[in-house]
Amino acid sequence: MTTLLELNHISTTVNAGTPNERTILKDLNLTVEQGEFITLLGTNGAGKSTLLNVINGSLRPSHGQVVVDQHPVTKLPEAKRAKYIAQVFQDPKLGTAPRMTVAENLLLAAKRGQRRSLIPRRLNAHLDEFKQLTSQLPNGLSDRLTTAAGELSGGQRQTLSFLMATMTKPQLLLLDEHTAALDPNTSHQLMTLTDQVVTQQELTCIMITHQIKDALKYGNRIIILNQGQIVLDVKGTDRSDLSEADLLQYFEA
Ligand SMILES: Nc1ncnc2c1ncn2[C@@H]1O[C@H](COP(=O)(O)OP(=O)(O)OP(=O)(O)O)[C@@H](O)[C@H]1O
Repeated sequence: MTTLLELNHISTTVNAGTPNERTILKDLNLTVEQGEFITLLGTNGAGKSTLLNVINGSLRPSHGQVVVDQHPVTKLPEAKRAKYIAQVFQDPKLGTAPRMTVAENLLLAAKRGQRRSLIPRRLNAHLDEFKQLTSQLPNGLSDRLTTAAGELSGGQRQTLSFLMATMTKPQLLLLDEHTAALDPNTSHQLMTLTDQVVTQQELTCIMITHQIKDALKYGNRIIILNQGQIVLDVKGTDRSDLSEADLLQYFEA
């Protein structure tokens, strides 16, 4: 087993020194091995998104260290961590450029880290490849390659965000309730696609969900966060033995 992510003694305090000072994550430690697909549960306000923000670099922890693939990244800004980490958010509007077409968005994602001036000339060369890439996907995305991303339905746009996040095989994929804003059918389709991609490409993934059924059905490790601390962390046979009732106990008042 190779360790991909280490969080060592992470604490995050917001509004420090004011009457609204509040510690969200409290001396949190977590080690994630390569290929783990973690489903992350917890009540509203438990600190799940804050945890992903500390990992993706949009929030600097007050204490502690973040290590990705043996690189200490605690002080590395979000843009530089994009080399290792991709994220899909709950809001379909995040993660895609609304005025660019689907194909242009895909090209941007495919060329992550390269000079943007190279992009327009090469777009046509990639159209067939993008058609093929999207042909198996739900929501008819392959017929919308020349449509501006801002004109897509929420489900199409979220499928595009997911594809953009995964097409260059990130070392770590973060999913923050990425199917929560979609209708039940579209949400199920994107969840099925997520499971296929993460499993087949053996991606390391942390997925926040409020759906206990999904937390049990997908992934190979379950973590529950409560008031900024990990209160359950199970994998292997212990995880297989868990029932919905076992997990629900953590949500009782
Ligand atoms: N920058 C901030 N300033 C002040 N409070 C914050 C900040 N960021 C988060 N919080 C608070 O910290 C707590 C944890 O927020 P977070 O979004 O991480 O929770 P969550 O577990 O993702 O919740 P949800 O399930 O509702 O999305 C919440 O009470 C939130 O209001």
